[in-house]
Amino acid sequence: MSPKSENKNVRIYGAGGHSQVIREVLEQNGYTVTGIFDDKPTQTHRASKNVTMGLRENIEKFPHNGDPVIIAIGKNSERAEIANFLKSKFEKTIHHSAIISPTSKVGEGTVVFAGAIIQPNTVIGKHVIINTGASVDHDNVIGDYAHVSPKAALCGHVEVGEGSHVGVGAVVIPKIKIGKWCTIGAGSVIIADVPDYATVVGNPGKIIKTVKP
Ligand SMILES: CC(=O)SCCNC(=O)CCNC(=O)[C@H](O)C(C)(C)COP(=O)(O)OP(=O)(O)OC[C@H]1O[C@@H](n2cnc3c(N)ncnc32)[C@H](O)[C@@H]1OP(=O)(O)O
Repeated sequence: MSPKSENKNVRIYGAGGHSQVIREVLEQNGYTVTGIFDDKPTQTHRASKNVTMGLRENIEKFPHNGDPVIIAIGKNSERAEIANFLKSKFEKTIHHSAIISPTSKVGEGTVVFAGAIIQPNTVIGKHVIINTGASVDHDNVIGDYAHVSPKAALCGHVEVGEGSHVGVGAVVIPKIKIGKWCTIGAGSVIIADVPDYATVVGNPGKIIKTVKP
């Protein structure tokens, strides 16, 4: 699948490390970045220079109309908060090396990075991150604001709830249901369903805490 799109403008909300990856994918796909916003630009990261204050606390002043936006914030809860604040249109972007089945769907605001694979009949929600080299197999359902980290592997018929973070290199066996706003630790092996808000680590994965926001 080629996501190439010519002569389109886009704005980015977020100006850190994740933002620079998104910017590269957008530019490779032929987009022009017309603005970068951040609530607290650090000015220390190179992606954090020459940005406009995001004004998340002043909804009236933000230029909601105009070019569509991609939210480039890695923290799932913050990405959700900004998505609810913005009245703008959202763009999605897919690296040219990602492989996405034509029978799968990718929601608005979602980013799919280099080398990721999304197999048939999978539904990816809004403002999701499918990170570098992640493998999301057939018949998965990935909720809004989730993040599947680099090299994580989700087998067939896996569900990942809204806002959940699957850590780098984690493995999830078939038909597992991960609840909402969960954290799956780096390298964990998930062989049982995970309840909402749980943090699970290890092989086999064990719950170490449950934090309801
Ligand atoms: C491009 C990018 O960078 S994408 C970013 C992707 N990011 C990630 O994948 C990060 C994933 N995060 C982790 O794995 C973290 O360790 C978390 C979120 C699971 C836990 O973090 P915290 O809540 O701060 O827990 P903390 O570090 O205090 O550890 C608690 C216990 O769990 C253990 N633990 C933490 N993470 C793991 C892990 N991944 N696997 C096994 N055990 C772990 C710790 O050793 C500790 O054990 P102890 O109590 O016996 O000493």
